[in-house]
Amino acid sequence: MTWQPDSWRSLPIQQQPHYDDPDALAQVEQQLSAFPPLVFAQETRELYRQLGEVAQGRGFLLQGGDCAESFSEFGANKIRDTFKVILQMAIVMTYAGHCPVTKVARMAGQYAKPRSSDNETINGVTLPSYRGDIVNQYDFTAAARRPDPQRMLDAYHRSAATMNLLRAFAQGGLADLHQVHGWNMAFVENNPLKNEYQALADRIQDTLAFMNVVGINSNTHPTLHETQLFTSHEALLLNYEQALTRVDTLTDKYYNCSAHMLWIGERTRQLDHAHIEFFRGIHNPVGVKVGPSMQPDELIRLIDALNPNNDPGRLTLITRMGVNKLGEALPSLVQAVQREGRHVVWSSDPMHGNTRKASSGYKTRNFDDVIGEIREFFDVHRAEGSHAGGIHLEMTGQHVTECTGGAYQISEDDLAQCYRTQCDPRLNADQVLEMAFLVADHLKP
Ligand SMILES: O=C[C@H](O)[C@H](O)COP(=O)(O)O
Ligand SMILES: C=C(OP(=O)(O)O)C(=O)O
Ligand SMILES: [Mn+2]
Repeated sequence: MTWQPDSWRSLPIQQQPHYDDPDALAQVEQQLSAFPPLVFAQETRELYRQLGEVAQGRGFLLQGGDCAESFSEFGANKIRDTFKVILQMAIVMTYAGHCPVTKVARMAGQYAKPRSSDNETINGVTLPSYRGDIVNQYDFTAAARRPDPQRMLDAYHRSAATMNLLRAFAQGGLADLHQVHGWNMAFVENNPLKNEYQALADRIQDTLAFMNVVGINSNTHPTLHETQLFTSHEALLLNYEQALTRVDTLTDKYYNCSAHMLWIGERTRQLDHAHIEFFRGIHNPVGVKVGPSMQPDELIRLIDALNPNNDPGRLTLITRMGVNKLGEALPSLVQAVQREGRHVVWSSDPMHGNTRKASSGYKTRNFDDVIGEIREFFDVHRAEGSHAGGIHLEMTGQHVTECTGGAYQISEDDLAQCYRTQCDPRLNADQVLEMAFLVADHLKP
């Protein structure tokens, strides 16, 4: 089948909303197709290059952000806090791993959600499930849950404003290496497990002091004053993604300009369905979630479909198996990829296989399960002689109480204090920094 931006439309597709007014939908798609791209293809190629290095064992990918960005919580502080914490993690990981860390935010477009069930029933009332703010509203009323195509325009504008602020933060001084390290020192100082993290923070401190003495600081080296942060989201709602897909005039190739990197979720990666078809024609680096049911031969066929030229950097496999399943499911997949000589980035999403319901009814994840899956991931790759290339987290820079555990020992009873997510539970600022310090041990060359 010849690929076109709309060739996915003739194939089966999962997890899409049902819009009751096709004309209104078409009109929105038309409008979006005329809007400026949110990213420039050249930037996307730089991310591709960096991921190529990761695939070949010379870098690490740090990807994270909300499960679902929210219109109602949209604002500068929230964007700033997540930006800061990603940078804080990256310094620790760069130092520990002696390798560059490519930073990719789940931000500026992470608005569409696949759901386990099409409907939700509360007190005998059944309504369509919430599918992310780009589709419908979280409130449990019939009007709010009706999919409204106009929300795609809202999502575009919010993504553009988020992108704008991220670029300003990255270039405008907020990312200064010394400042980011200062935040880490404050994190360690206040942490109940201070003794465990102090030594690493002190070593980074000494290195920065030494660099300063020999004349390497943000005044003499302006690059220490800036950073590069790429954007990503699950490209689930293909009407939106197609409308943002454009021919790059420098290369004459199609790029999805809604974000630098896009991924396909675990629920929509069927080989003969629409999402694989759409992804095969865009030239961005792409990811696919890989759950515990994936079989080695299926994985190779998926790689054939998405990366037929075996280009390092094109494809990131994001495993999300669960702490109790990864040890059994991952080795044969890694072995198949090695046997076939395929270049991929292996990244670990330790969140989606470890979701459970707390006795209070909240969806939660336990910090020890999350760190446990990451450790297993590193162990399997070490045993197979393969590069554990990245982590993919649901996280926020804010002080929410959605995941249990961590140094502050959030309990199931604490969850109600500040449970703000509209979909899955996120690690909070302290939990996620603790994770960076713990992962650091595994990154040592
Ligand atoms: O983010 C991932 C999925 O959308 C989420 O895990 C689905 O959650 P559900 O099981 O509540 O539908
Ligand atoms: C939907 C998600 O994950 P998965 O497809 O792995 O369930 C997600 O990353 O929010
Ligand atoms: Mn999620």
